[in-house]
Amino acid sequence: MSKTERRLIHVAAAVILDGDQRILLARRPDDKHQGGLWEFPGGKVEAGEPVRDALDRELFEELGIRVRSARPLIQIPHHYADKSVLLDVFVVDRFDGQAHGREGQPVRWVSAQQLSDYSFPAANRPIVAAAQLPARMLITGTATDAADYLARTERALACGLRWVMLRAPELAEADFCELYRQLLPLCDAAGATLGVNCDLALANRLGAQALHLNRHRLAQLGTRDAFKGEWLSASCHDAAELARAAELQLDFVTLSPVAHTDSHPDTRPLGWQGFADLCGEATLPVYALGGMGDKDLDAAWARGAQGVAAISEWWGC
Ligand SMILES: Nc1nc2c([nH]c(=O)n2[C@H]2C[C@H](O)[C@@H](COP(=O)(O)OP(=O)(O)OP(=O)(O)O)O2)c(=O)[nH]1
Ligand SMILES: [Mg+2]
Repeated sequence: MSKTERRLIHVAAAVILDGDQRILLARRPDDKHQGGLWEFPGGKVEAGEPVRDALDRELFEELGIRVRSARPLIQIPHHYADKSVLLDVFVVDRFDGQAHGREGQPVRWVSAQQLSDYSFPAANRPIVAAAQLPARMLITGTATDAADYLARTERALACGLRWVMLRAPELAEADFCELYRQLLPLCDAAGATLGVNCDLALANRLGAQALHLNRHRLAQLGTRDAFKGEWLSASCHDAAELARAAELQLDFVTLSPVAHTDSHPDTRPLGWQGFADLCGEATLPVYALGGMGDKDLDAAWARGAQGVAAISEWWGC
């Protein structure tokens, strides 16, 4: 039997958050599969058991906590040499009890940033990215001048946005660079990440932390190492582009258009069903894009999305 034909072992796991947005990690016992590595607590779903029940049961058995609120984060199928798993990961943001290693396993609360310092099983790469990424992503729209760009970005940061993707194809390169330099301290002060949507060479020259590729730049990219920053993502519209993004080990993608949007009036929307079908096959965090806003977050999560990305919703808020 080939690896991909093997039965997937369904596993429920949790990114558990405390009031300070720290995340709970546990260390797998040395004698277990993937032993000695750190994990998001959880375990195998039993035959006939709903996955949410399995999550609640495992977190009580392993940590002694009772889940009060959970939402889907990401689903990752992964084929190890010796077994295949489907990691069904939830965010648990409210629970009762004091989490402790009931099976003698070391546990630790860490910040989202500190996750990068820990060794996880190979399947966890996109899960770690999902745990570090926000649910809402702002893509900048048009503005009358630099001052207007700054004012609109400041308002979005005040609305709680923590990821700003600077997209300004109408600007000359020198103006784009100047705007990036002016936006950076604003975003830093708010603890937000500032990314750019531009060509690779320019992003590297700017020392950008995050680069978002359009479909043409995704098609041209040879290797993700060509980008010197930390986060590399792309705009996808179909299964082939999603596969390409996964192959290049990008950190996340946007998938669009989900709904009708004035910025692309002639493109046929995927609809939620089309989005869910494509997202279900993806092995990296996916943002729903196109006519999206805060009101769509629950619908996006229910269909496997990381969250929503938008211009209009927060560019005038
Ligand atoms: N819980 C968890 N499992 C993970 C992660 N990453 C990863 O590859 N796995 C794999 C390791 C295991 O093959 C499987 C989870 O099984 P498990 O050993 O936790 O199962 P369990 O809690 O039911 O334990 P047991 O009854 O089999 O002893 O998923 C992760 O982040 N969390
Ligand atoms: Mg377990």
